[in-house]
Amino acid sequence: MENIIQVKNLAKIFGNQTALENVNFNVAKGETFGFLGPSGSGKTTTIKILTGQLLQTSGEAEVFGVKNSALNKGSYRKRIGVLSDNSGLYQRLSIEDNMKLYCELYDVPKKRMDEVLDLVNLLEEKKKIVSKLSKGMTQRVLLARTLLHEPELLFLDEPTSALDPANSKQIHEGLRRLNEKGITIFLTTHDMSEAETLCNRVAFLNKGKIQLLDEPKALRRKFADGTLIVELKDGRVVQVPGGAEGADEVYTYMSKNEIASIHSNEPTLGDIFVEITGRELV
Ligand SMILES: Nc1ncnc2c1ncn2[C@@H]1O[C@H](COP(=O)(O)OP(=O)(O)OP(=O)(O)O)[C@@H](O)[C@H]1O
Repeated sequence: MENIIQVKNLAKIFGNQTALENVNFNVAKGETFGFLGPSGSGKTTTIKILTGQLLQTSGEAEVFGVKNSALNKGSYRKRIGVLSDNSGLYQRLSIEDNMKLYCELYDVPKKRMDEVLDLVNLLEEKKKIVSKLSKGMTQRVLLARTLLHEPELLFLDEPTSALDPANSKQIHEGLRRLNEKGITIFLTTHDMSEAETLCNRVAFLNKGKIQLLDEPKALRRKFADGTLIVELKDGRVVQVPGGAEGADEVYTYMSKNEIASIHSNEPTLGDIFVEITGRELV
């Protein structure tokens, strides 16, 4: 699988503050890669380095096989979209008029506007004035703007951090559709359920270092305690040991046709993060 991002021994030091230390990872083409960590762990610094806005102190970062220091050339910039929290939308204009302005700025045909508004479910709302939009809608306009020039690689810095669950869900649906179209997504978040629903792989970042990197499912299995959760038809939930020890108990429930569901007792990504780092993801 072709790697779109390759990072080797990356470090960033601001004055006497180490923001990133010995960071290593690759992101494959078409992957949604989650970079998870609490505030101050180095997520935004990583995005800035990978998009050529900031240079590392040491180590290597390549995007599309090109060193990050060379990414400012127009041909590479066009292949990248970055969604961060600096809005840049004209508050008194409609969604449509904002998008038209950006079409001109990016030299993109105006018909592309309707395609991206449709992708984020805003086509019907395009006459609305930006200052009257909810936070979730504004975030979707920003995502649409990021997509105008058809980037192959998207960097999303906490795309749903200020949103309620319903609005987050709409953004998630939009991101899934983008990923189905083959767009590679690098996503930072401190929302573990977001990572779990969207990401093929996640890296846990703590104090500038990657502590774990794997598929969410593999991490949950790895950290499972080996017990089983049996949900019974009468609503009771019992935890039984795995292996031969629990087999008799499970057999008893089964023979009486009492079992509604049975699954391994796996921790959430949030539980694993706390176990590994000793801190919550806030
Ligand atoms: N320009 C800068 N000058 C000095 N220190 C900085 C600078 N930018 C970031 N830092 C420091 O580097 C560390 C990592 O910051 P960064 O913004 O990458 O974290 P983050 O994980 O994105 O946090 P958040 O979730 O709050 O956005 C922090 O300790 C921060 O104070």
